[in-house]
Amino acid sequence: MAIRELKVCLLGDTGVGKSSIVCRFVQDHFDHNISPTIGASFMTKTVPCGNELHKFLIWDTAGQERFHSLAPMYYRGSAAAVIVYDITKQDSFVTLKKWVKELKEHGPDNIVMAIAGNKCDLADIREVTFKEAKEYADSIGAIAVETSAKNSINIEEVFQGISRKIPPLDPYENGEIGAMKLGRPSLQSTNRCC
Ligand SMILES: Nc1nc2c(ncn2[C@@H]2O[C@H](COP(=O)(O)OP(=O)(O)OP(=O)(O)O)[C@@H](O)[C@H]2O)c(=O)[nH]1
Repeated sequence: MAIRELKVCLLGDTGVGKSSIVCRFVQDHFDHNISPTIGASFMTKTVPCGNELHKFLIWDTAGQERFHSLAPMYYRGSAAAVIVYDITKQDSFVTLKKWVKELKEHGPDNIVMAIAGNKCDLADIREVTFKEAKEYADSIGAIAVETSAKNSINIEEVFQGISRKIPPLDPYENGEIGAMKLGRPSLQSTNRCC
């Protein structure tokens, strides 16, 4: 089974739950007292996707404004970005739109974008409706999911959604049809990983 390494970055306001989402996805753990990220942190997780294994190389960026200038290092070469907002904070949705704009202007072509409305366990104090987020996501061709890192809701689904949007490797390029590769004119690989 072919293993593909897919660089994924998480972007969004401070406190929206980026590290908590990564922690839940990779370690199935939630920490109420998690500290704000300094710079960025890195984790990996490998999941099956059809005939492939997707090894996510996950860069969790710091949301504090003073770290904003570091972000290009992490979204550069990324196959996907998970842009997170807090459903109880309209401001964090405004910040999300700024990240999308920056990715469109300076991010990799064809980067897969997933919009995660985190803290959906706090729906009784929500400020952003799912309808608003979904309409925005549709307008930019992104996946839209509401998540709760705390209650483990839709965390796997964010990454499964990304996996589904990553085009499969060219079977000629990854050796699955090696015998036919010999007589085949060269094709560009569709692999968009880092
Ligand atoms: N209720 C609830 N709280 C959450 C959830 N996810 C994270 N939190 C809390 O929100 C706070 C911030 O979480 P972090 O994961 O550190 O947020 P972050 O986006 O990584 O923040 P920065 O590192 O500063 O960018 C912490 O107190 C978490 O416990 C969630 O799904 N529900």
